[in-house]
Amino acid sequence: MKPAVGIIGVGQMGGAIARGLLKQQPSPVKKLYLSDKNQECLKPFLEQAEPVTSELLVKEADVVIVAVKPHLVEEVIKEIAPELTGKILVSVAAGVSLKKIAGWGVPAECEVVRVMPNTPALIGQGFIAITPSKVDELLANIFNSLGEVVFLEEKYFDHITALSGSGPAYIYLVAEALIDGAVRLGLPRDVARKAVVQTLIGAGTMLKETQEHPGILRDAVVTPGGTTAAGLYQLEKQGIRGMFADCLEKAYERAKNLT
Ligand SMILES: NC(=O)C1=CN([C@@H]2O[C@H](COP(=O)(O)OP(=O)(O)OC[C@H]3O[C@@H](n4cnc5c(N)ncnc54)[C@H](O)[C@@H]3O)[C@@H](O)[C@H]2O)C=CC1
Ligand SMILES: O=C(O)[C@@H]1CCC=N1
Repeated sequence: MKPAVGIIGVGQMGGAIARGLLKQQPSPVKKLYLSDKNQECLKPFLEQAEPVTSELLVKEADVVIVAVKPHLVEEVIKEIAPELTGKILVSVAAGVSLKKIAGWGVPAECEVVRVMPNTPALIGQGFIAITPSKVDELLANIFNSLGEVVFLEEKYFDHITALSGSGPAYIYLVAEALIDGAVRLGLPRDVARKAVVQTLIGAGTMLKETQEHPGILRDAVVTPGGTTAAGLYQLEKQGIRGMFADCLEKAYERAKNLT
């Protein structure tokens, strides 16, 4: 039996989950309920999902996904907690621990899980970490339709938030920098964009399909004394590995101190 799913907070992430679920055929959910304080966020979904108040959503949904900003999660969960008996509560918020949520009046007969998705869930290409619970199979059925699912202990959630939760933003920045760099050399912008997008997709797909170490795949591109070696030398000299290590450390620390 497919579950009815409700999403409270249909912004960037809640909206991406909603779109991802609605795109999937056959649908992994019996019905999708959406609630947002900002009615504008619900407009794009009016034909395919039911916009409701959070109160009604919690009554109707088997799985309640809370996708509001981390500092608002407490207020939302305290409000819906009395109605959560027998339900599954999913929080996608960065930095909000299961221990904190347990202190907000959630009944013992409610299964609470954390999920860390990313925005490519919108097109079924997300990476979705889920804390293990009694409802792994049910949640895998829902979230598999949004991308690759891993079950991950909560102690790693700040790590995965910094890596894959935030990750699309790092990649978009790299893409923009490559496009702008190529335009600076004189390449038309539309060609530069196409080349960068397909190079990212190609390299990512090679990593996934070959299962090779990135260094092996990189070596295949690097002709001794050639162009790639000249380019990579600049990146290494300017500390690209350290930069990404620092980037992840800062994002991880931020996840720890977010609320
Ligand atoms: N944006 C991203 O790429 C990712 C975000 N997350 C998490 O998802 C959560 C949401 O983040 P975003 O979607 O980026 O924020 P957002 O600001 O785009 O969306 C939040 C939505 O919640 C609505 N909202 C606020 N209070 C509400 C209430 N009381 N009842 C109903 N709706 C309410 C807002 O109107 C807004 O549409 C955060 O906790 C964040 O940590 C997790 C992974 C990735
Ligand atoms: O930037 C943030 O805090 C959220 C969590 C992961 C992606 N966006």
